[in-house]
Amino acid sequence: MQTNSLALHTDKYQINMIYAHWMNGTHLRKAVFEAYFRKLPFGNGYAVFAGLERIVSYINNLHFTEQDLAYLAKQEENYKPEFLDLLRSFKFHGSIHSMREGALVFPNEPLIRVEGNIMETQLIETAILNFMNYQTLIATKASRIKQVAEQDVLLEFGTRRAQEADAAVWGARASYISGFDATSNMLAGELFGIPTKGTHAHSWVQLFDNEQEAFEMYAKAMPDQVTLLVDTFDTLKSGVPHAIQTAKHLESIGKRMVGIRLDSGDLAYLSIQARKMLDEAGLDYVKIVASNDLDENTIFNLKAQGAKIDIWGVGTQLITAADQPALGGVYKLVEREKDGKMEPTIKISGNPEKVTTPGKKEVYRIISSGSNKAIADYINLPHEENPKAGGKLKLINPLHPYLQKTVKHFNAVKLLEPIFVEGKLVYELPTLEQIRDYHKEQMQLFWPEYLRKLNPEIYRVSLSQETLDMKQKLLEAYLEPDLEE
Ligand SMILES: Nc1ncnc2c1ncn2[C@@H]1O[C@H](COP(=O)(O)OP(=O)(O)OP(=O)(O)O)[C@@H](O)[C@H]1O
Ligand SMILES: O=P(O)(O)OC[C@H]1O[C@H](OP(=O)(O)OP(=O)(O)O)[C@H](O)[C@@H]1O
Ligand SMILES: O=C(O)c1cccnc1
Repeated sequence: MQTNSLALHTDKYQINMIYAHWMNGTHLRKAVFEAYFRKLPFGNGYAVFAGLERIVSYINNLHFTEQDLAYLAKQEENYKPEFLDLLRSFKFHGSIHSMREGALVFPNEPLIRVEGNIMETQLIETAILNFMNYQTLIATKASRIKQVAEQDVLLEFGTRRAQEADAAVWGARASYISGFDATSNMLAGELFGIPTKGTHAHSWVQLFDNEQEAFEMYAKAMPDQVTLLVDTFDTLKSGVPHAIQTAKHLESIGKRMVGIRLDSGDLAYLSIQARKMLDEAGLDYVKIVASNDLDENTIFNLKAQGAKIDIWGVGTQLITAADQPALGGVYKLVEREKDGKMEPTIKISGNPEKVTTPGKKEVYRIISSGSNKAIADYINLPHEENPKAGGKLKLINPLHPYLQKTVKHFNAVKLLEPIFVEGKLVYELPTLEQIRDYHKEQMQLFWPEYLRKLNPEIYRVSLSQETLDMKQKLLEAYLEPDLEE
């Protein structure tokens, strides 16, 4: 069964709720939802927002095909044919605001805001979270790896171990946003223009009777792009000497070998020895590539051990976000229409961190005018005055409001950009290179203490006094009946 439609890429409960609203006559009431996460992944100090491009294409193409409708007609919920007729002409007519891809983002701030009727805002929850959660997770993991690799070249090698095709392709793109230099995935290269790189596998060597012959044949086929995998039999006794011989042969025809790849054993020791052997043979230009279950911790350790590795191939640990395979982003209702008017709504929980912040909100990045570094993110309600450059701003910790700080001399940058306005795409999608550059700028906006990989400082996300007051008021309104018992 083939399908290009993503309208049913949603949870059944969304369709059930939409149906029940339709039966009730409430499906066209207005609603505002916000997507955010509560906890940063990997113990990191920030996340890298990604997924918007996929969301835009999903919204643009969102419609129910006859195949989708026929499938819905078969459900045991017995959706009425008139409901299916309504879905037949469905289009997203709502508005979406979002962070830009590549932005550094933090817990409990809206990353995406969706406004529209209940039907359209509810339907898209699942897909939006699916795209945002995965791509943001991988971009964040990639950013941690980029921080330790610094100026070394990073290659994304994960496709074979990724959770299926979409994860491989969009994961490659997310990694590129955060500073990876290339991917091995050719489809990601074709779709997004990401540079592609490849060496060869052990099978190439095993298919020949001897390693030297394997290397020579490979070099003959593509003399300008030769990187040889040297660990099939014995890295230092056979692989590196054979690679040196091939490099010498290439020199004799005026070519330079690109590199060798180490894929097993003690990568620190082997890279140091291999570097020595290459240098002694006059091949200081030949790069050393390493792979084998690498992540930010192994790379950090290998560098601390003085490993002579120029290029890191990173697969499984990155593409599966192995140490934390999900970002727990949520999509919560913050305003609803009642009697023709919008009103804030709250979700209460015994866990204070899970109580939602009611009302449609804006997010500002407060940047010190002296240092040009970010001080905090500030959340307020759209009708409130924008934080003004030159003014004073009180930053209140939302969970512990007695923790406050007043800042002066700052600039405030509004972070949520209009993407769709009443169904119309108003956002010009940036190129992937522009997204990468924006991400680089974002990294420079933060002091290193927020960026470090281990035990980073917690960046402040503050609520305006009015937002806090409204939250308190709604909390009290809901809690009052219990108090009277
Ligand atoms: N010097 C080192 N310091 C820290 N970690 C290392 C060092 N050298 C290699 N590693 C890492 O240790 C792990 C080694 O895994 P493993 O024992 O499976 O590899 P191997 O001995 O090369 O065997 P295989 O051939 O099955 O890959 C990998 O994650 C690798 O990146
Ligand atoms: O280790 P990762 O970070 O996941 O990087 C990708 C791995 O995929 C390949 O191994 P594989 O054993 O699949 O194939 P090979 O025969 O080419 O080594 C490659 O040699 C890397 O080790
Ligand atoms: O090109 C490579 O060396 C490569 C590609 C994918 C996975 N492992 C290695």
